[in-house]
Parts: sequence; C-alpha cells; structure tokens
Amino acid sequence: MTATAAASGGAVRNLTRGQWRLLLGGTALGLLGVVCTLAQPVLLADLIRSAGDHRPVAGVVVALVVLFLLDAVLSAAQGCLIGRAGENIVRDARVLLSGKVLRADRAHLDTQRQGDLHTRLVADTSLMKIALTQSLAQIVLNGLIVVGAVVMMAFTDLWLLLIAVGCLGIAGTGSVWLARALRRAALANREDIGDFGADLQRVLTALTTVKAANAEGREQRRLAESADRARVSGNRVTVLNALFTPALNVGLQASLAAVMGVGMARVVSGSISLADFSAFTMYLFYLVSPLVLVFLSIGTYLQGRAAVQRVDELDTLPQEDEHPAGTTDPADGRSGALADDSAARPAPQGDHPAVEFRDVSFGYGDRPVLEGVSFTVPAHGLTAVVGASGAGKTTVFQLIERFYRPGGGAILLAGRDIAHLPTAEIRGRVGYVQQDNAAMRGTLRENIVYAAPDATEAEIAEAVELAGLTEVVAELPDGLETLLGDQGTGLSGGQRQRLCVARALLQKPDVMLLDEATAHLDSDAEAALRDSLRGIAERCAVVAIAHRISTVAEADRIMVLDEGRVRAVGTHTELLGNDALYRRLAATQFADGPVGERPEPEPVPDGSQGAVPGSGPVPEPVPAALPGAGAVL
Ligand SMILES: Nc1ncnc2c1ncn2[C@@H]1O[C@H](COP(=O)(O)OP(=O)(O)OP(=O)(O)O)[C@@H](O)[C@H]1O
Repeated sequence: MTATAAASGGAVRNLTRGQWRLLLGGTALGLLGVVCTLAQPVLLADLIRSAGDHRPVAGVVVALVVLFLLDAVLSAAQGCLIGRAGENIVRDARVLLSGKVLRADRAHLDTQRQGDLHTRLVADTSLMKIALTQSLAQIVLNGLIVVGAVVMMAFTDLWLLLIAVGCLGIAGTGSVWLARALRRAALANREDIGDFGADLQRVLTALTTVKAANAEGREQRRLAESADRARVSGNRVTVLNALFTPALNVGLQASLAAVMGVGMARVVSGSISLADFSAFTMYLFYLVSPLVLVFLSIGTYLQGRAAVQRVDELDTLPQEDEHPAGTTDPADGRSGALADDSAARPAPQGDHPAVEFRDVSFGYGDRPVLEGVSFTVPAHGLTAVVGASGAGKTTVFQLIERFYRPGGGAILLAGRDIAHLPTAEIRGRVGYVQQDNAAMRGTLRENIVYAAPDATEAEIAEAVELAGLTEVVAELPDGLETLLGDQGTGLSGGQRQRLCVARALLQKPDVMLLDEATAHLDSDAEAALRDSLRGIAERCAVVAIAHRISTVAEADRIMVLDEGRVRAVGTHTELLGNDALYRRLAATQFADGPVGERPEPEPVPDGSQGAVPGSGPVPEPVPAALPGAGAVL
C-alpha cells in the first residue's frame, strides 16, 4: 500500500469530520474548564489581598470551591464527549475498512498480508482513536491553559514571565526534535507489529501443517524474531517518549528556581506585591502540568498519526467495481434463494451459450497463464475441464467469477460481456464450489444458506439431499444446527466438500463451476453426487474440473487445457482417439482410479494426432500410464 493516503488526509479525516458535533461540544466544555482553571489564581490573589486587608474571605473561598468543582465536572463531561467521538470514529473506520477489504480487487488483495490487514483494522484503529480525540483534545485544552496562564502572567509581571519562558523555550526546542524522532520510530513500530500479526496469521491458518511437520519450534522462533523486532522498535518509542518529560522538567525546574529567586528579590524591593507574586507562582505551577501534558499528548498524537497513516493506506485498496451494498441492480436478482429471485433475473436473449470465452488472455502480474483461450459452454449439460496441474483450469473459473479481469479478449455469460455486468449479478448467476474447502465457523445451516440466506426449509432439504448430505446431517447431534469450527472443522474433508456443493446448489445458478469437487469423496459418495450432477446439468450448465475419469467419461463435452491454451474439445471417446495428451491423462487416471470406475479402455491408434478445434501442435503420443504425468482427470 502506498503512503499517499497520509498526505491526502483520506478516510480518517472525513470520519473525524463526521463527529464534529461531539468534538465541538467536548471542546466547548473543555474551554469553559480552561476559564475555570485560569480564574482560580485570580481568586487566590484576591483571597490573599482580602486576608492582608482584614476583609471577609468567606465569599472568595466559596467562589474558589465552586470553581474547583465546576472545573472537575466540565473536565469529566469533556472527557465523555470526546471519548464517545473517538469510539464512533473507530467504529466507522472499522466498518468502512472491513467493507474495503471485503470488496477489494483480488489482484491487489493477493499482495497484502492478512495479518497486517488484521492489525491495521484492529490495533491501528484503536491507536488512531487516542491520537484523534484524547491526544488532540489534551493538546488543544492544555495548550489553551498554557497560553492563558502565560497571558495572565504577562499582566502580573513581564520580567518574571520572560525569565520563565526563556528557560522553558530551551527545553521546548529539545522536545520538538524528540517529537520528530518519535513519529518516525512510532511508524516503524506499527509496521513491525503488523509484521508480527502477519506471521501469526500465517501459522494459525496452517496450524495442521505446522503440527504435522513438527514445525512448532521453528515457527515459534520465527514469531519470536518478529516479536523481537517489534520489541526493539517499541523500545525506541519508549525511550524517546521517556526523554520527553525529563527534557521538559529540566526547563520547568530551572524556570521555577529562577522565578523564585528573582521574584522574592522583587517582592523585597517592592516591585511586585506578595499577592501578585503568589498568583504568578500559582500560574507557573498551573503551567507545569498542562505543559507536560501538551508535550506527552504530542508524543501520543504522533504515534497515533502513524496508525492513522496505516489506516488511510488501507482505505486506498483498489476495489472491485460493483453496485453499492443494499441496492439491487435491475438486471440482478440475487439477494436470496433462486426460488425467490429467478423471476427478477432477465432471461438470456436468444439462444446464447451459458459461458463463452473469446480469445481470452490473462496473467498473474507479468506471468502469462492463459493465451488466446476460446470456448463455449452450452446452457445445459456437463462440461469437463481437464489438463495437467498448472494448466490454468482454476484460473478459467476465477475469470468467470471475475475475481480477476482478463488482459485481453472477452468473457460472456448468457451472451453478455461480464466486463459490463455488476459483480453481484455475475456471482449470483455462477455457483462456485472451489478447490479448497470453503466452510466457515458457524452452524451447518449458516454455511449451507450462505449464498442464499432466504432459502426455504424445503429448498435447504432439497440441496442437502442432492449433495448427499442427508445422512450426515441426520447423524450429527444437532443436525443442521451443529456448530462447525474454523474452516469447517467438525466435518470430514468429503463432508465439507458436499456442504460446499449444497451451498452452490441452493443458489440455483445458471452456471455451476465445480473445481475438483469430488476430490475428497469416496466412490459411493462420488457416484451419488454424479447422479445429482446429471440432474442439475439438465437445469443449468455444469462445468467441472474433473478429478476422476468417471466424471469425465460421463461429460457431454470435455475441454483439454494445456499450458494456458485450449488444446482439444470433444467427448471422451473422441479425445481418446485423437488427442495424445488426453490419452496420457486418461491412462494415468486409469492406473490410479478405483477399478469399478474405469470405463473400458478405448483402442488407441498408434501415432494418431488430435484434429481438434483450436488445438495447437500435438506432441508425439506417449505410452499409457506414463509415470508422473500429473493427470487430474
Ligand atoms: N494467485 C496467483 N498468483 C500468481 N500465480 C498464480 C495464482 N494462482 C495460480 N497461479 C499460477 O497460474 C498457473 C495456473 O494455475 P491454476 O490454478 O489455474 O492451474 P490448475 O490447472 O487449476 O492447476 P491444478 O490442477 O493444480 O489446480 C499456475 O502456474 C499457478 O502457479
């Protein structure tokens, strides 16, 4: 993320402006408190004069007590209002930024570390509150007390004031230098804390891998190094912070000593009355605490500014373009279960394919992954996508979902270029069962209805049945209300996969993308799901990155991807006959697949080459069951 946000003021400034009423109210109360504070030495001098002149002092004493009490009440009220404004700003910042993260452009989000995002959203927003409200209020109000005290002191005795200010000025210059260093140190410390958060997140999300690899010790050392970097930069902040007060105190003590010495001499010489000198001394004492607070608050403020900078940077995350949350695009009916919104969804004009790629190219960063990919997926039926690992199969799916935008060419859904469709419509029309399990903490029901929160009980039951989850749900102690842990712990890998299938089914999409959705299923479960898919494929287009030959053999058409290009398209029988890569993939799968699932091997004519639409040069045929061919059928 860039640092430009800090320069532009960005989100945090706008959020702060939104709390102007509370901030203004708090500041107004604080100002009244300042007046009360500054009036106290005046009354004190009056008290001394009255006592010296043997006049009654009761009225002055009562007035002083009232001022003290009022001062305390105003200070408390001011703290409450400013504190509330601070909490509101933090809440608004967290809501705004979590929305930004959730709607961030995937290509940019991929470059961010999750733990750092977490630190910015949680810890930096808290620190920012202190800077924007408490510290700023302290600086303003105590600054006013300092200015007011200096003015009153100037009226009382200019010479004494010059002496005091001279001593304080020297101390103040050193403090300004310290403040600059503190700001730099604080920013470095926030970054180090962000790094620690990122490292922690990394191990927490892969805890099973860490344990299985016996890597707890290694990871703890890595975390310790990260924590140590944060400690070192934190120490630097502490040292600079700690130097503030003594640097200032030296100046204060020097000025007190000088004022006392010179002041007493001036009282003795009659240049100043004892009452005025007492008032001057009280102002000087009153000056000490606010002055220290001003400088301490500047320190805290500067640390908070570092957090504000990081929060503002998060606000600049590029976003997926989409319609604002809560609005419904006229062309978009996806707000709940399909049963409710299918009527609102515009019917495709004409007889368009469900999905069409036209000369699509794409790369992650500078690295090309897909080149000149063209294919169509009919509105119904099962299309299988096969190819070696890394061929670009998942990338094709991610482009259909518009997680990324193609570098060239066009992708059409029901004849409409997705470049011009609202993101919500695309994702409403496309159901996606991703390669990695996508279950979340929450109940089984919450997980299943995640893409269709308004689904009816009957629709849920149907989706559960179609995904082969009915028995699983029946055996769970709390059925659909069973609570799952992070990443769906509590279910087996295959059960989680079926849960994801149920979720996508409930969405009743026009296109269903299955990325190796049967990878974790046993033969029976896979056969049951295949039956379901056959039914689903009559209603919508099913595109499956196929893991098993059984799925592929049943597909209405198969697309073979090879190094980012469509190499061949055809049925299982056609491809066995004319595509060497497909034969190789199939042969490897035959060797690995469960016996009962293997279709009869087709005779493979020696040296036959793929006369396939859009195919590139086909390599020489390879022997069947080539070891390490990386088949993913
Ligand atoms: N987010 C990403 N950033 C950078 N490169 C990526 C990213 N995702 C995938 N790739 C790269 O793009 C290429 C295609 O990946 P993709 O996941 O589409 O392949 P695949 O055919 O689905 O493979 P598999 O069958 O192993 O899942 C791979 O070389 C991969 O390393």
